[in-house]
Amino acid sequence: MTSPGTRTGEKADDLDVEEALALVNGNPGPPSGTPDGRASQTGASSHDDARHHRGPNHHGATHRHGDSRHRATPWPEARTTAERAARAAVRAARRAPVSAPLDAALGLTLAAPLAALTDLPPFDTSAMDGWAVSGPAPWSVRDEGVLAGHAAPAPLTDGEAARIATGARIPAETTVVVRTEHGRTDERNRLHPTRKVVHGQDIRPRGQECRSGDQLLPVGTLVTPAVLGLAAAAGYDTLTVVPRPRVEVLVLGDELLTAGLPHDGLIRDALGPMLPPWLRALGAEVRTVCRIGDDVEALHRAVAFSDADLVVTTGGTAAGPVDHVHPVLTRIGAELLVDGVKVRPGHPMLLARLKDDQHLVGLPGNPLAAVSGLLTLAEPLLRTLAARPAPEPYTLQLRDAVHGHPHDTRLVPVVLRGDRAVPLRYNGPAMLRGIAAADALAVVPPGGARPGQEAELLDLPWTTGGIGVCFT
Ligand SMILES: Nc1nc2c(c(=O)[nH]1)N[C@H]1C(S)=C(S)[C@@H](COP(=O)(O)OP(=O)(O)OC[C@H]3O[C@@H](n4cnc5c(N)ncnc54)[C@H](O)[C@@H]3O)O[C@H]1N2
Ligand code: MOO
Repeated sequence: MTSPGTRTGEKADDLDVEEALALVNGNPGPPSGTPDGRASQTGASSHDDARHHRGPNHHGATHRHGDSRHRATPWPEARTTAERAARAAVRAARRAPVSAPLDAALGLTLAAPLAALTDLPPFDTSAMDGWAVSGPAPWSVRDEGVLAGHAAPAPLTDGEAARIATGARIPAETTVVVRTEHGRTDERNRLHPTRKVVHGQDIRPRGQECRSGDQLLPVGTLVTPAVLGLAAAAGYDTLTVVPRPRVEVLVLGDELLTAGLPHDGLIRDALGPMLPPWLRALGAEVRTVCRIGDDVEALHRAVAFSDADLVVTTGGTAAGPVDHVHPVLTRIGAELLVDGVKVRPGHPMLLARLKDDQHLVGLPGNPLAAVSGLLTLAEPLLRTLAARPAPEPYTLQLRDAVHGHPHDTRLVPVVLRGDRAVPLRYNGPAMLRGIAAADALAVVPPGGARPGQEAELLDLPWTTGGIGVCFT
């Protein structure tokens, strides 16, 4: 049987935004396999290994560590798995599109085409400040001018001119608009052109840009500031959009301080402040950030009773005495879709399905490892739930050699200089100094990269979206 994410004769990855939206809208689109909404298997044996249910005997620390190396999913496949898991969740949940006021729609995806509600321009309008005139020159200038925002002016008669402002309605019988700088009036208040006059000049005819009902933008368009402007011009007060996936962040660790300087073995929580805006930039609505220390019961309650689309935990993914994420997932019967990824930093990251339409991403506690987990698992998942288009993959040459891991992919902070990516220092799993200065993360294949070698780059949302845009 074909699983939902893998369609016969077609790569599951080829599902596009429109199709994802069809799912959001409740239209299942082309036949998609199993009706139960379960996340698909990738077909790769390592992934098959990763998704088996962990029995209660498999969460002993020693045993788990031995296992997880074996089960670790290759980095590209982990991303695909996250995307497919989200597609299955969309199929299962059929989240209804919502109507959002324009000022709340930025960064969301259109769930209905944007069709013009009016002609644009809605009436014949002057493109310039000057005179509306009728017939051949000279013209006698009417006392009363025409300003923008006023009701229809009286029609012109042949040989008549009226002062007109840019954006004002064109009087009936106007043949051209003469710009202020292209006309002069004589002592009898007659207007003479100082340039050749071309019929229809500087008149924007009604419907020049669109007619009422014309499709301006398709389903799946990301709502940018320009889209908001167009929607307003076209008569919209609200937009029909895909709702943001709801996310809860659970920050684990008794050693974390929320203010002041580190002391007595305690350190500042770097992830509590970093993750919510980053998740928002990835399309999420962050409902809560909850610090629950190393209390396994509190973690169990928080995960078991969450109604978020995605629960993100930080820390507790490894095999230490207070690493509670695996045991809690086992206890609630979650299904591990990804249990460790062949990537550095961040290899203990995990993705679990809690319910058909609810997932958990476990980010490792080391801060750069958490960033790696965010971009590897949370980004494709949230992007798909939010029906955002996948970014076009791109590569740049690395200026310097990058030391590789023998078997795993590395994600290395880089700055972009001209057409090359410059790897940054301070890229250790516990360090944020490199990423805080970075434009992107370079994907360095197992074995490393030579100077001049092309590397895939993962943009950071603020370098492409602009800081004010991407966090709203
Ligand atoms: N025996 C092994 N130990 C570890 C392995 C391993 O393979 N075998 N993997 C290491 C790797 S790699 C990582 S990454 C970490 C992942 O650990 P956890 O996800 O269990 O995270 P914690 O143990 O809770 O914390 C690790 C580290 O990060 C600091 N931390 C945690 N939360 C925060 C936060 N919100 N802000 C700042 N720093 C945080 C925490 O204090 C620890 O220093 O496991 C390795 N161990
Ligand atoms: O995954 Mo860990 O990040 O190598 O420290």
